[in-house]
Amino acid sequence: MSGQTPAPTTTAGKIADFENRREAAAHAAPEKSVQKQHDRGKATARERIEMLLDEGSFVELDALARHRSNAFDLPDNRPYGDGVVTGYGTVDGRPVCVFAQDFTIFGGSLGEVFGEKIVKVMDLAMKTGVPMIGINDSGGARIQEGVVSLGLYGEIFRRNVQASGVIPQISLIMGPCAGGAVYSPAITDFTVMIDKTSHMFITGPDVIKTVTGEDVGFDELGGARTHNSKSGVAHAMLADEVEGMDFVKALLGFLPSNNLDEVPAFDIEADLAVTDDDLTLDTVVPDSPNQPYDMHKVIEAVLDDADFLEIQPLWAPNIIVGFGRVEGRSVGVVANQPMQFAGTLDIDASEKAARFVRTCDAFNIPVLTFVDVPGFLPGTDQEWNGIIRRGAKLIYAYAEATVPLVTVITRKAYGGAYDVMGSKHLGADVNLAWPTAQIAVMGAQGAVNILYRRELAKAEDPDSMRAEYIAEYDDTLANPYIAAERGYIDAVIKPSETRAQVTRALRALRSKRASLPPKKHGNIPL
Ligand SMILES: CC(=O)SCCNC(=O)CCNC(=O)[C@H](O)C(C)(C)COP(=O)(O)OP(=O)(O)OC[C@H]1O[C@@H](n2cnc3c(N)ncnc32)[C@H](O)[C@@H]1OP(=O)(O)O
Repeated sequence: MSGQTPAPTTTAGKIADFENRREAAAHAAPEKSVQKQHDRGKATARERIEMLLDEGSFVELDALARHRSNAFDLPDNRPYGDGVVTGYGTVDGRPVCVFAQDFTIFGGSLGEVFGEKIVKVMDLAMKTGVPMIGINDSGGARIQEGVVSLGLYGEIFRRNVQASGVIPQISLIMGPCAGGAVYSPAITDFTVMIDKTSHMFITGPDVIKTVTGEDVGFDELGGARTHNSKSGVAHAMLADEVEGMDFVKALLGFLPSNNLDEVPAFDIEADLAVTDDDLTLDTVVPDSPNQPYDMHKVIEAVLDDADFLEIQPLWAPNIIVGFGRVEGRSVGVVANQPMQFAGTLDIDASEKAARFVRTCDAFNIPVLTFVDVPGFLPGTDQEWNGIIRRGAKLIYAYAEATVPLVTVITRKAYGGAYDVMGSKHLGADVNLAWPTAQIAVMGAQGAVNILYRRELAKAEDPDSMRAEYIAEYDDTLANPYIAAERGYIDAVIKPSETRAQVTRALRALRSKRASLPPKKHGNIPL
């Protein structure tokens, strides 16, 4: 009887029927939609999950779920999976949960069952304490399912908020992500976009044209470059989907699985003898205080293998944030960048660094701060857009952080910005300064012009008088020693000793325990 289809009521028949269904679920999308997806340089949901997870590790959930909507023509089209693939697997051997919206089915639009599947896998990630990775590629709320779709978005947002600070949440934007749908990625810890193929916006180009008359294309409005350089919505822009997945894998390598878990660590002991790379730091600060240098050189000299995963490199580049390792353990780095706006703090830089410090604190990753800051950026634009309340976020973030905080002042630490940038006064544990540090209310030039305005106006040779006063100011105030006398700086160190001293400090702080006074939650200025 071989070759005949087994009767449906027999065990063999039931298994054959199941296999047919499973096959149908794996190929639920019309071939032409898959082709269209590929033609746009986009992979399908399943291909993306394969790219992200360790080979063979993916376990799918709800592959046979189907919508139950009677609206419009939906009853005639009930593909298995309902347009989203969900489940769990591993990345570099560590468990994660994942969903991937499938644009090839209903344009990846979110209906009731689609939303329920995402909610279910998010709940699993929370229960098991593993990172949640969402791959977004969707036309938004499924129009035919109306308010039910909106309800499910709300359920997802609430879970994003409750999971915030408990498990890492990472959003990959790999196609459209429009309207209210953008707010799930916005609440997650990291949003990664792909150049040219991903878009995020609240209202699209057509609506904008109708309402404001502005002409703007998809890419200019909400493409990867826009959100990585102008809005600060995204944290990374990658050239293609493979690079996007590689970025997420690298990022996961720095993060614990949840807020109670150990941060991943390689068991190595650093050799603290001064190396040639360390010695390069002795010449990195130029003699002239107005001359910039690249703070990346300092960061890379201190991190293991000079390996630095920069976050938001294109937005607010006057501050640098990102992850690296010191002696095999994750650290979050925050650093002023003298090459951009002289390293001043502005609204964007404050918000970028504040968010990053809070991310590190939530996940028990020590923060290593490098300071070269001449102050806040002056201007009506800054004042009227709220540098006061928005700059305050960075103070708040440092002051509430209970993770180990190590700060190195390389050059300028002027005015209020000195306090902000991980100072002892906000709660930093170990504060170091190079001999080139100038910890003062302001730079010598500005100070002398204010303090000696009258004398300079009357002087026969104001330039030489100014030079004398500047030298006096530098000797008495613009150095690290006044702060060191008071213990605001724990040690003045040679630049070439930085790696060794930072390593020792972080070793000592591994057992740090600190907690905030009990409260419902703080009230960070927003
Ligand atoms: C809370 C919120 O999310 S509010 C936002 C609601 N969503 C929207 O306003 C966006 C609506 N969709 C669109 O504007 C477009 O589909 C885009 C820009 C996302 C993508 O455009 P294209 O790449 O040209 O794809 P296209 O429009 O052909 O969509 C592919 C399929 O998905 C369907 N689709 C797309 N979005 C939706 C949606 N929101 N609801 C239901 N079906 C949708 C399309 O009807 C189309 O179906 P078909 O293949 O059977 O014709």
